[in-house]
This record gives sequence, C-alpha cells and structure tokens, in this order.
Amino acid sequence: MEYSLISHSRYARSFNPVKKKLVLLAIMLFLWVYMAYSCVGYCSTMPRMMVDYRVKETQTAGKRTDNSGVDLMSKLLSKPQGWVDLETDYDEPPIRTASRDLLNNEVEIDQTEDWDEIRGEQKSPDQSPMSSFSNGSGSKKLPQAIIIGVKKGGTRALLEFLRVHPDIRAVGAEPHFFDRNYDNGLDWYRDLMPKTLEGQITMEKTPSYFVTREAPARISAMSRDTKLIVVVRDPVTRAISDYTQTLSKKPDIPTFESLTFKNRTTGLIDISWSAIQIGIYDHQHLQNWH
Ligand SMILES: Nc1ncnc2c1ncn2[C@@H]1O[C@H](COP(=O)(O)OS(=O)(=O)O)[C@@H](OP(=O)(O)O)[C@H]1O
Repeated sequence: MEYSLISHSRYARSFNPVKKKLVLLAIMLFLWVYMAYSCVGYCSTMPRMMVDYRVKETQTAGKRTDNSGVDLMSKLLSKPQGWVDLETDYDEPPIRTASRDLLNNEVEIDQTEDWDEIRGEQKSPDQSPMSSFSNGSGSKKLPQAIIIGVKKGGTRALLEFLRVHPDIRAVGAEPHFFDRNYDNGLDWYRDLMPKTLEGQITMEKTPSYFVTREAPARISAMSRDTKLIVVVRDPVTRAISDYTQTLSKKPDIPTFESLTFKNRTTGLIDISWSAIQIGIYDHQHLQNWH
C-alpha cells in the first residue's frame, strides 16, 4: 500500500498538467511534420494532378468560350485513323524550284537559326512542367503528330500551348527532317525527340513541310497514322510577317511593295516570290497532301 502511494505520488509529480500538455504538443508536432513530409513525397509522384490544375488555371484566366482546343487535343489523343494513300498518285516534282525564296538565301538563314535553337535546347533542359517527371525515363519515339505549317501562321504558339498538356512531349526546335535532313535517316530524326512514357504523344513542328512537295510521301512512308496539323493565316498578313522576319536579318532588301508587284500600275503580283507563294494554300500546296 505504501509502495503504491509512493509510486502514485511520483507519477503525479512527473505528469503534472503542464508537462502533460507539453508532451501532447510534442507528439502532435511530430505527427504533423511526419504527415507533411509524407504528403510532399506522395504528391511529387502525381504530376498529372499538378498539371491538370495548371491547365484549369490557364483556361479560367483566358476565359475560353469555345472548345476547339479540347477538340484538337481529343483528336490528338484518339486512336489513329487510316488516311488516304499518298503514294499511289504521287508524282515527285522538284522542291521549291519555282519560288524566289526571300532573296535567295532565306533557307540558309532559317537553317542557321534552327540549328542554333536545337543546340540551345540540348544545352538547356526542357522547362516544361513535366520535365522533371519524364526526362529521365521513357524512350524516344518518332512523332505521332506534326505541325506542318504554315510558316508565320502561329505554329510556335500552338506547339507551346499543346505541350503544356501532360500527355504531349515536343521537340522545341524545328527538325526540318522531311525537307532538308531526310538523308540523315529515321534514327537521326528519332534521336532529336524527347523521351516519352507509354500513352504520351511525341510532336514536332516544321512549317516548311507544308510547302515541300516530297513531305507528304515521306511522312506517309514513316507512318500513315501520323496526325498532321496546319494553321493557316490571312495570306497578306502572313506574307508581311514573313517579309518582316527577313528584313530584321537583312535590312537592305527591297521594299515589300517592290517584291510583291511585278507591275505596280496593273497590280500584277509576282507569285514566284516565296512570301506570296506560301500563301497560295489550296492551289499551290494543299493539293499535294490529298
Ligand atoms: N495566338 C496567336 N494568334 C495569332 N497570331 C499569333 C498567335 N501567336 C503567334 N502569332 C503570330 O504568328 C506569327 C509567328 O508564326 P509562327 O510561330 O508560325 O512563325 S514561324 O513560322 O515559326 O517562324 C507572328 O506573327 P507576326 O507578329 O505578324 O510576325 C506571331 O505574332
């Protein structure tokens, strides 16, 4: 009995109300830290949730009223559909021979720019929200969807919008595989692509494919299921945008007006000038893709 009294008084002394509260607080703090730590680890393995939130945020900020973006996305993510056989009635004409490229060396200017971009991209890692998630794993695949044009149609903006989606991975630079680098082979092309996980779509954009006569057959030879996206823009503003880009690199080129008109008095337009020719969408280029 005495023993139990002593032990009781010791117990009472060591667990007075203040100490009790302190012990409880310490336990709660420990549990809170533990839960917070576990949650951080768990959330980092759930990129889909994170990016879905970002997309929602963008849509709210932009107050989207149409669902064209959603339509495009669902088409991209849908199962491949068959497409018209391009090879059967395809005859191979020379590449852009009739065009007067924006003062002859436009192609060289563009190529330098593109390869600078590619080198830049390889040096600095992809800054997309999914980069940390998918850079290390997955495998490189040939693109299942390509933005083929048109130059100055807003193709860069479209690709950047699309690649915000967690299931789309895109190469930032323009590979120019189906026009300038076809001889490098498909392995070279595949190697430019970012790694993708199962179910993700690989994309690229090279607007000059649209005006390259060989491109349809070449893309079809790679895969008939490749989805092709074309953005068109008013041909006049497109031509001005094209000209402005060249002018920024070569300030001494002739005026837009003098390049556009063969005869200013009669209003005869020089359709051999590439800035004009690219904008003749249907008659000059689109028929190559049927
Ligand atoms: N969302 C949207 N809507 C309309 N227009 C847009 C959009 N985003 C970009 N742009 C304009 O598109 C022009 C650049 O096009 P591209 O990215 O296709 O250029 S490029 O071919 O890759 O050089 C360039 O046109 P200009 O400014 O007239 O030169 C961009 O301003």
